[in-house]
Amino acid sequence: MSPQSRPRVFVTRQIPEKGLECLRQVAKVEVWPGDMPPNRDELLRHAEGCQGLLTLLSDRVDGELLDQVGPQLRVVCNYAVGFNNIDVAAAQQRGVAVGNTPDVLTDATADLAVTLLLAAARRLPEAIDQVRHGDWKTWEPLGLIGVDLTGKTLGIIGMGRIGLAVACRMHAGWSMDVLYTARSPKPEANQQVGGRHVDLDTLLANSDFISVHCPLSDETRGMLDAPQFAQMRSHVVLVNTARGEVIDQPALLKALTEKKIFAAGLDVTTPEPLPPEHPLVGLPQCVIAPHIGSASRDSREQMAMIAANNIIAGLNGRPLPHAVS
Ligand SMILES: NC(=O)C1=CN([C@@H]2O[C@H](COP(=O)(O)OP(=O)(O)OC[C@H]3O[C@@H](n4cnc5c(N)ncnc54)[C@H](OP(=O)(O)O)[C@@H]3O)[C@@H](O)[C@H]2O)C=CC1
Ligand SMILES: O=CC(=O)O
Repeated sequence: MSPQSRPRVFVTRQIPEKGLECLRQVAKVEVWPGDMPPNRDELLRHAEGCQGLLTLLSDRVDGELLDQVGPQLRVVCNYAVGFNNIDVAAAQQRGVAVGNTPDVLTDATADLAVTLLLAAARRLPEAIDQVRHGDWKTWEPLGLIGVDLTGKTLGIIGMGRIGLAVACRMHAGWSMDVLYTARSPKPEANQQVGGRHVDLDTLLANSDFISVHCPLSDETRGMLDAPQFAQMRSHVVLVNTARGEVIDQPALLKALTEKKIFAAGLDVTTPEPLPPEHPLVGLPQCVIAPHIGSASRDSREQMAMIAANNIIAGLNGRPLPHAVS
């Protein structure tokens, strides 16, 4: 195929070169050069006329964008497993296939959830700040007391790939009992960690640690709000590596400041980035990371390859290896 007749693909951010090389074998690839995402106008302009789009979570893919790109568009792939930024129904109505990059980021994201859980439970940011600011005066019998982990109960909200990987780590490493919610029971969770499928109220009332791993949907938006915080144990450590909007953030702030729960570890917030002056940022019992769940070298390279293969399949009218519906 001559370079002129190749399909056009717009990639909305620099991704690992391996994936781009693969795409360049079959398509004319434009990569957005900025450090910041394209704004809406830039996205609409650069996507127009393309057959393929490789998008990120910050790119809203809706009917307006799909219409502007044009009827030649065949495939959109998110460089992420979550795809709440994409109106999948609108894409399907227009015959556009939608893909994502699951599995290869499961371990990295689970590792980060465990890191946040441990850091929040053992007050690591406060401890590090003491050392950095010269406030470490002596070994204190009553200083920086955290919560214990071994043999406690872990509640997983959304027992999918990442939820199970977190449960396996905490069950094997800290002998935790596991409760979980999901719309349907997951036999593998019972087999691998003795996980018990319960309703949300039971999970909230009986967990010492809660980790959120469900996708953002109409059903899960604001799922943890004031009534749910009221049911949690006062020593609970809450971790969220799913999406910020699953938790009502003002309710979380209130629960933390009023010490209704012990601590939180967040990789996701509303909005992202969270402004540095936001009250959650200054709270010592809230550990916040800048959405780095999948940020390990292997994960990001493999995500790039999966995304490229999804796009190539879509351009060729084949089923995507990793399609969402
Ligand atoms: N921080 C980061 O960088 C990253 C964040 N993520 C986030 O993590 C999420 C999970 O990823 P992954 O584990 O691969 O996805 P999976 O699809 O494997 O797991 C999601 C689980 O959530 C469950 N679920 C869906 N709806 C509900 C609901 N209403 N209540 C309770 N559980 C529900 C599903 O089970 P069922 O259908 O039976 O309900 C499923 O088991 C992604 O959607 C993404 O938002 C992912 C990767 C990196
Ligand atoms: O948030 C990241 C994802 O892969 O989803």
